[in-house]
Amino acid sequence: MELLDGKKVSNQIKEEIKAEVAKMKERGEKVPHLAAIIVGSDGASLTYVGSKVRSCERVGFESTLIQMPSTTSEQELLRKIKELNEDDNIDGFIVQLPLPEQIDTQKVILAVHPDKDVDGFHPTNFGKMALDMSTFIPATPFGILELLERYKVDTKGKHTVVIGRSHIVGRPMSILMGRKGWPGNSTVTLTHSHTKNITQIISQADIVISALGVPKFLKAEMVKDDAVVIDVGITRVPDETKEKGYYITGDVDFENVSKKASFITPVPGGVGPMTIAMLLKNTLLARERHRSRD
Ligand SMILES: Nc1nc(=O)c2c([nH]1)NC[C@@H]1CN(c3ccc(C(=O)N[C@@H](CCC(=O)O)C(=O)O)cc3)C=[N+]21
Repeated sequence: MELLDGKKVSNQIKEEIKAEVAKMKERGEKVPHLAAIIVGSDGASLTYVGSKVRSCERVGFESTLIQMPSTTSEQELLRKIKELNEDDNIDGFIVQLPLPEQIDTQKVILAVHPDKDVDGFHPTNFGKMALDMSTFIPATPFGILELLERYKVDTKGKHTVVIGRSHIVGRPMSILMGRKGWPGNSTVTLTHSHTKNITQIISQADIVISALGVPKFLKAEMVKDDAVVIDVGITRVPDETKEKGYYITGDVDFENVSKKASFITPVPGGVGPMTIAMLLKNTLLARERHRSRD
């Protein structure tokens, strides 16, 4: 078994980005500027956004964190988005999900200008991704592709089973794994809550990508020998014996599945840190494109 070490690879990517930013500075160019909007004060969301901002500092990006109360109206949020769309100092921004229930997430995603949509959630960018056009690829799927590439995992002709059809992970992942090229050229099955015989389908997978959010859903008995296992699930389980009052667990029963897998991502330290690294990569790309438009 080889560990797909997202912590290590994400640090390498950050070092590469940092070197790129240093060159931009030497040339007297502006450095990338990422903004993040967070509505409300959900614990996990605050942690993620906090580590995005810290990562920006580490690579030499400018960053702006915009915190809005959980009572923010849809109109107020849309106004803020318009402001960021028009702010020439901001290269890219994200609106952290999930949003409070009074806000229509679809309207928010549509409001972000595609050129600044470093999450890659806007339909224009999602469509470009599906059509193999150059665009921002959503950070989590992008991070998974990057891991497969850096560890030289063969995906050609393999059966990839994706579990979960969310718009930010499962759906884009299923498209990306079936695209021409590498990583890609897989035969993809997208499974979800209405899939019949899901265990049978998973048992036929050469590559399993689980983005379900059910702790320890994937058991050793369910996977083929030497399968590649990607765990996207991150669940906080309350535990008073832990310093933070919780521990983090993935969709995969790592202890047992790792004995059978050829490659596997841990949680924490797998896909999560890669998501942040690829958001930075998209922001760097946003700056380069912004510069060429000026
Ligand atoms: N607009 C938007 N874009 C996102 O990309 C986005 C989002 N909303 N909402 C939530 C999800 C989730 N997400 C994670 C990022 C980093 C870790 C991460 O660094 N995880 C650490 C553990 C961190 C912890 O929970 O303490 C790890 O797996 O090792 C996890 C999850 C980005 N998301």
